[in-house]
Amino acid sequence: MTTAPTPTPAPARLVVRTEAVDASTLDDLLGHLPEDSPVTWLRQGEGLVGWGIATQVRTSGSARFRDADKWWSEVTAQADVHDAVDEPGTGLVAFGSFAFADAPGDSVLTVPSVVLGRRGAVAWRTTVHAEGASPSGPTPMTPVVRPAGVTFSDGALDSESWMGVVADAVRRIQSGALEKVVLARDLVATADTDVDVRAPLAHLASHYPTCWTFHVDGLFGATPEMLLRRERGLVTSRVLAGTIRRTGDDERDLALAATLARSSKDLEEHEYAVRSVADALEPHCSSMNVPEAPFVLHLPNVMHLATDVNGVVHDAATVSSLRLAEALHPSAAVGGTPTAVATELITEIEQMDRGRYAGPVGWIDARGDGEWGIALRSGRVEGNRVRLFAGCGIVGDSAPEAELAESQAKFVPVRDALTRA
Ligand SMILES: C=C(O[C@H]1C=CC=C(C(=O)O)[C@@H]1O)C(=O)O
Repeated sequence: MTTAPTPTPAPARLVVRTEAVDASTLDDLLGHLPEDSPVTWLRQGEGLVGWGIATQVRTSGSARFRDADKWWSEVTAQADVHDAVDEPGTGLVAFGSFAFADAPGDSVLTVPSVVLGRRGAVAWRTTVHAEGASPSGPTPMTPVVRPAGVTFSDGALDSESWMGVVADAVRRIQSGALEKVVLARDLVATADTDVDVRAPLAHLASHYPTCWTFHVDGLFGATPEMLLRRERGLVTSRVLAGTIRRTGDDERDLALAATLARSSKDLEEHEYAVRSVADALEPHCSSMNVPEAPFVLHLPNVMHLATDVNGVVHDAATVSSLRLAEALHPSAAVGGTPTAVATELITEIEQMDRGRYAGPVGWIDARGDGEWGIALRSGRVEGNRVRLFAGCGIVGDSAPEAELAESQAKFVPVRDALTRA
C-alpha cells in the first residue's frame, strides 16, 4: 500500500541573515538550545543547532524525497539571503528526517528561525523570518530537565518472538531467497513527565563524540553512519556493517577487533553494504574511490567494520544532496540485499513500524549540499514516552541469540542517555 503524498504548501518568501560570531562563545552549542522545536546535528563539538520554525513541509509516500526537494528548491529560489560567512551550513539551511519506508510514516523538512553553527574557528548565527514579519526576539532559555522515573518495556515484539523472526529470516536466506536482511526491534521507555530531549542529546554528544548527534522533530540519536556528505563537488559515505560488542577491557577489545576484521560472516555482510552504496553513487560520480578492505571503527559500546567511499560528483548543479540520499536509501546496512526482496521481507516479518528510524536524517543548504546520516540507534519522543530502535544485519549463518545481544548493545546509547547524567 502507498499513501498519497501530502500536498506541499506554497512556501513563504524568507529573509535570512547570517553573521559571524566569536567561536569561543559557541564552545557548547547545545548549551544555547531552548526547548522550542530544537534541531541538532553535532559531532565533536562542531555542527549546527537550531530552534523555532520559520517554515516546514511534511511529505509522505514514495515521493517523500522528491516533494520535499521540490519545496526546498522553491524556498531557496525565493529567499532573500544576506550571508556574511559563506561556509557550508551558513545562509539558508533546512533540517530533515525521512521515513524508512514508503508507507506508513511521515517525513519532515524544517527551516528553524535561528541556527547557531560552528566549524573549527568559524562560528555564526543565522536568523530566518517570513518577509513582512518581524524577526522573532530572544527565545527564553529554560533549565534542561533530566528524565525521571524511566522504565522500559517491550515494543512491538518481546525478545523470544524477535529471535523467532530472525530464525525465519535465516531460513529464507539459507533457502536462497535473498542474501541479507536487516531486522530491527523497539523498546518503549516511559518517564514520569514529558521528556526534554535536550537532556539525552547532551549525554549522547559527550559520550559518543565520533557519532553525529541528531534531533529533528522528535527523532534523536547518535549515529555512527554517514549516508552521505556532499560539499563543494565531493561526496563521502561512511558505510558500516558487521558488528562486535565491546567488553570494556581494552586488550580483549583489540583481540575482538582483529576477530571482526577476519570474520567471514561480517566481511560478507559488509561487502553487501559497500556494494549497494557504490552502485547507487556511481551514476552521479565522475570518479570514485572504494577501498578494498574495511577498517574497524571503535565506539564506546560496539565496534563496526567501516568503509569510507569517496567520489567527485558531476551533477551537483541539478541533483541535491537530498536526492542523493534518496538514491542511496535504503542501503544494505538498513535494508538488505537484494534491496527490493529485503525490504519486502522487512514489511512481511518485522512486525514493527520503523517510522523515521533507519531513514536519512540531516541538513541541506541552499546550494543543495549537506550531510545526511542514517537515523540508527535512535529514539522517538512522544510526550513522556520514547520508542527506542536498533537493528541487526542478518545473513545465512546469523544466530538469533547473538543478534539479540547485538541489538541490546545498540540500545545502550539512547538507554543510557535517558537514565544517566
Ligand atoms: C541497523 C543498525 O545498524 C546497522 C549499521 C551498522 C551495523 C549493522 C550490523 O552490523 O548489523 C547494521 O547493519 C542499527 O544500529 O540500528
